[in-house]
Amino acid sequence: MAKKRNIVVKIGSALLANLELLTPRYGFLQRLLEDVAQLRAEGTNVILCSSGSVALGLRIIGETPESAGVSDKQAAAACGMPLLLNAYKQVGHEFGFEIAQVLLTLGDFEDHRRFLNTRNTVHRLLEANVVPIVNENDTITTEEIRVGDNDRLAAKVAQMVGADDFIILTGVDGLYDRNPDEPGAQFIPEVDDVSQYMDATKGKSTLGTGGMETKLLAANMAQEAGVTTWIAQGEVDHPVSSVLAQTRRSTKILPHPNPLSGWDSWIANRLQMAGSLVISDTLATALSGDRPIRREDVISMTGDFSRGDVLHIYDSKGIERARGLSDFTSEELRVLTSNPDTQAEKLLGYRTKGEVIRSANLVMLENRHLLWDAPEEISGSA
Ligand SMILES: Nc1ncnc2c1ncn2[C@@H]1O[C@H](COP(=O)(O)OP(=O)(O)O)[C@@H](O)[C@H]1O
Ligand SMILES: N[C@@H](CCC(=O)OP(=O)(O)O)C(=O)O
Repeated sequence: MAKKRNIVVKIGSALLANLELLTPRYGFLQRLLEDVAQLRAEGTNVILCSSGSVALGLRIIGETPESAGVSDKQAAAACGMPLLLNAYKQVGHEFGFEIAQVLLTLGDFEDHRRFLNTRNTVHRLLEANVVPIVNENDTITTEEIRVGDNDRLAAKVAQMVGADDFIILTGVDGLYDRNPDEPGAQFIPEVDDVSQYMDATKGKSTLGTGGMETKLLAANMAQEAGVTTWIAQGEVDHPVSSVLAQTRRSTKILPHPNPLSGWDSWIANRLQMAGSLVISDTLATALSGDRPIRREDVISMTGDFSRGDVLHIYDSKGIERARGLSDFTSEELRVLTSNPDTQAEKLLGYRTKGEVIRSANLVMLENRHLLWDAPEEISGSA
């Protein structure tokens, strides 16, 4: 049987919540879910990643988008989530389908066991013909364990399910070369290298969280996983299918021609950094996915990491070259690198080849991958 087309649709807060009343915008939901029903009838799996819980809960806790602080937003999310899902449920039933709530946090993507478990659940929902509605579990997430915006959360979902298309519906019709409120802003119909536009994306709407910046970061993750991203205005009839049919204006962000495998994509497309290594420039130049990083290659390291955490690999100038999964804890690696002449087995008490990152767990960063700035200890010492 042919594989069904999978699409992930991300919906921004301003489309779901009325800015003045902070109530659900049923007219928008009706247009969206009518379109979703049609796409489903044509054989497409649709996963929605919906914002709106904070905006819809603000009134209940007596706050406004302008006045709310972090704990207000966490409380507002708890109040708004049932309203948001109830609105989806009601309208979904009008169009003959069931919806399900999937609340995630950063660890559900970054911990591989939890990643697989979440993916299984989403696939099971699709198998049961239910539309998953994903959002971040804002109420319980603190700064260290949150994704922080639904653009990147949705990109992680797109990567997780191997989506064909990732559609970001928002209040503007796509990417401009500067904030569209500025005079002379030019529309960008197609993007290959998102790094060219990162400086042009400051500012966001009153209800929005990440603005265009997080949309481009999200699109970059999708590119690496071979997913096409579309950024489009949501306020139209058939908001999703008209983008896919290209019958209206939107910004298309092209997938990488050689996308990473699922495993490599999980390693490379991180949101959190466990630690980093600096390797010699000679090795950095020769580094390829076929060669492991050994203890003797490590010049310095930062961070407290565990076995299985992903590390960022920098050269001595602080340029990120690769990412890889560590076979040692930071404590073990410190012992190994400070005693280079003593056998690893003697130092650690178990047999090991001394490979810090095995070649199968090392991903070279392609030219168009957005790089991470080196931590100060590295960039400062270069
Ligand atoms: N270069 C740009 N192109 C388009 N929009 C931009 C750009 N820079 C900033 N923006 C702002 O980003 C907003 C979309 O982000 P945001 O408000 O967070 O939406 P959402 O709530 O849908 O995630 C636009 O309404 C616009 O004001
Ligand atoms: N998780 C939050 C939304 C966070 C977010 O990214 O908002 P937006 O920029 O409007 O997509 C909520 O449900 O309100």
